[in-house]
Amino acid sequence: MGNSLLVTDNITMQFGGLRAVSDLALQIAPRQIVGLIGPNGAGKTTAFNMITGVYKPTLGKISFDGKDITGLKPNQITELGIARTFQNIRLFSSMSVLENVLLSKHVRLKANPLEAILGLPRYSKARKRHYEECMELLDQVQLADLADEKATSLPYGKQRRLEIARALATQPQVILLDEPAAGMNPQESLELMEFIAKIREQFGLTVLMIEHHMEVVMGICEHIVVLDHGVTIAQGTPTEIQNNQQVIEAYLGAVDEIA
Ligand SMILES: Nc1ncnc2c1ncn2[C@@H]1O[C@H](COP(=O)(O)OP(=O)(O)OP(=O)(O)O)[C@@H](O)[C@H]1O
Repeated sequence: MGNSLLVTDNITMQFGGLRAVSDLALQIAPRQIVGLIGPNGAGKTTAFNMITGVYKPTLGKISFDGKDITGLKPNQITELGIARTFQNIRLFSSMSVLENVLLSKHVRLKANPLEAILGLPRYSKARKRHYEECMELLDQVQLADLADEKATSLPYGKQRRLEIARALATQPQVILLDEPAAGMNPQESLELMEFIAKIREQFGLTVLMIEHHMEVVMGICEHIVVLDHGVTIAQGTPTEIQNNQQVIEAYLGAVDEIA
């Protein structure tokens, strides 16, 4: 636990009579890629919602970089360095690719409102720097040539990449990806895996991802956590998970589905 960047210390989320997540204990090391899997309704998104401050856990504690972040607001958690993407792409449809990234980057714009209203030089300078940083980010994720295109006119795979770029614009240490390969064909999934591996290196990121595509999870995650009805039924390496009888029975159904 000493070397962990993100720790959930037995977090539980109770919705009325439903215990959506029970005693989830994650210990994620810096730069690790961890997969959170399980059947529909297992509690994966609820876990993300607790980590990102959408819900306060009913029980348990969340620490990030040694600090207790339990119960902080989503914007405070983003500012501390945890970003996320969503299951359904949430881009601003009327805005360009660049504008979508600029909007996320705003979290890091250090200027007081008066400077902004008056358009004082310090604010203009900060805005210019932000513009340059966003263009550089788009270049790093190979979307720079599409900067002025309408975000929603991009092919699906690139919209997903833009979503990740928006999360990266907040300069996170940890990124939570909610089903990044949803709706992708095998070729797009492969490219996504390469992309995630690349940004982990480039940005020194720690990644926690929910994913149903087993080839993506098994191909990229170093550690996998399996939830079923809110309960953690297994944790381990891809090989350990693939060979875990309880996982096979509860979730995967048949061994050849994950081969
Ligand atoms: N705000 C809420 N109020 C009440 N119940 C909720 C709420 N959010 C989630 N749930 C319930 O908690 C359980 C876990 O849901 P959750 O969305 O976390 O599962 P999941 O593993 O992400 O599923 P999926 O793979 O389908 O996205 C479900 O039974 C869901 O209906």
